[in-house]
Amino acid sequence: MGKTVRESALDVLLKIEKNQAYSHLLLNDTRKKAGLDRRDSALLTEIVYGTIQRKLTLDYYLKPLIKKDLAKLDTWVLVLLRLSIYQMVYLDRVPERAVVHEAVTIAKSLGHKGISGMVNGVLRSFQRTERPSFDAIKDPVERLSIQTSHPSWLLERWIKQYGLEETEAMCMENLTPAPVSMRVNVVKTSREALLEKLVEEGIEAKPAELTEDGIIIEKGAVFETSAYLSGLMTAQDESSMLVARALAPEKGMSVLDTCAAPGGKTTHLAERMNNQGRVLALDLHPQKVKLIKQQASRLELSIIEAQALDARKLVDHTERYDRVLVDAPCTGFGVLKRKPDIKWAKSEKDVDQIATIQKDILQAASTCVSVGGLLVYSTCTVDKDENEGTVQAFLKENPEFSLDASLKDRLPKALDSERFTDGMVTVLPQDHHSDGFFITALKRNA
Ligand SMILES: C[S@@+](CC[C@H](N)C(=O)[O-])C[C@H]1O[C@@H](n2cnc3c(N)ncnc32)[C@H](O)[C@@H]1O
Repeated sequence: MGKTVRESALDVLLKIEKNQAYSHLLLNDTRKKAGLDRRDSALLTEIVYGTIQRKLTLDYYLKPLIKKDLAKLDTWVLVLLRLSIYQMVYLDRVPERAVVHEAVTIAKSLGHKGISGMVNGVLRSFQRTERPSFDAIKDPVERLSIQTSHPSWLLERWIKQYGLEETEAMCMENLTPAPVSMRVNVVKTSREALLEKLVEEGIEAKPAELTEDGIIIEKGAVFETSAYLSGLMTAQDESSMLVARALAPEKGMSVLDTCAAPGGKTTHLAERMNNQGRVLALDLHPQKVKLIKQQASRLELSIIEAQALDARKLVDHTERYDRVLVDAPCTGFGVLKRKPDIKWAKSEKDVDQIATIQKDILQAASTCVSVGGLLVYSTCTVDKDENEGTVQAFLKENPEFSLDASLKDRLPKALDSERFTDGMVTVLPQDHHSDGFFITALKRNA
């Protein structure tokens, strides 16, 4: 017999806890192996992501119920307790009795009798007793950290960079579900025609507010529709959709996308060029280059050529391009809503390391920009060292580039003017419920 949803959730969470493996890859693998149907797959995803997302809050609830230090518990016992409490607090549709029963059954099959008794006792006490209040935590950073489950070091960085109010709003927003947004393939259809087709296929969808090519899916299995399978759309967050507009590629231009996999922005660029011109898409990892090719083929975008290359080697590349995009590898602190494991996997050291790589990629990519051409640097992080810091360091070394203040005219009016500084813009997750994102446009003048 295959594993139950909760057994599978425990397996995935333990692997993430021990190996810092990526949750979405593990989840895909587990879903397939356990043969879960759509409903159970959704429950598995919810339990896994929810337990990761709320880790510090769950531990705060557990602490008064456990005699020893939480860190001294066997990891599997702690994770089993966390995922059970997560369901009891946040999932209305699962009866608490069933949660306790299943946790005890799992504990029996994995441990000795004493442990299943302890799990039973802790969960039953949790049902009976009032949850501890966050007001009892005096230190405001610690309170925000536990209430919204973000590591304190990250909050301290954000508070320094954005102030307490924005940080609180960002943390609260990170706990809300991420919208399912799709980008219309304008080479093949229009937003209106696609919306009509989706209604015919039983999908509830509406136009996105921020981006003109965007659609928000409200209900339905959109990836199984013939509209999706025939290449009329691509899954993409609305903030990501702003990047192609910032780069403003035109029909017939030559475009270089230096960090391109899985091809979300590459394909958007080709769509905006009406599939006329040339887009060279690079990525460090050959296995990821395949994903770019698959997307280009599904969307029938023939102008995309994909290759594996370390963008830092572009200094040796002789060709020049009208438009160059560096959608850089980053910590991903803007997408915690979708990938909560990032909060626990990354450290301050990672910010410094990744900022060095970003600077090197940006420097090498800049050598490929034609005079008069545009270079866009974007990330899905909100950390100012990776964003403004990287761009300012680049500008200091490269006086032939300047910030392109007309970036603002190319982006939707709905973006708050306060989020712009010259040719740079930051979208925070709380602004439009889309990913936290940073975009800069740089012009090569000589
Ligand atoms: C933010 S993701 C790109 C997302 C992509 N632009 C999209 O919209 O689908 C960053 C990518 O950079 C790639 N990467 C990391 N280091 C690189 C390097 N030195 N040269 C080229 N690509 C690199 C990673 O493999 C990853 O696919």
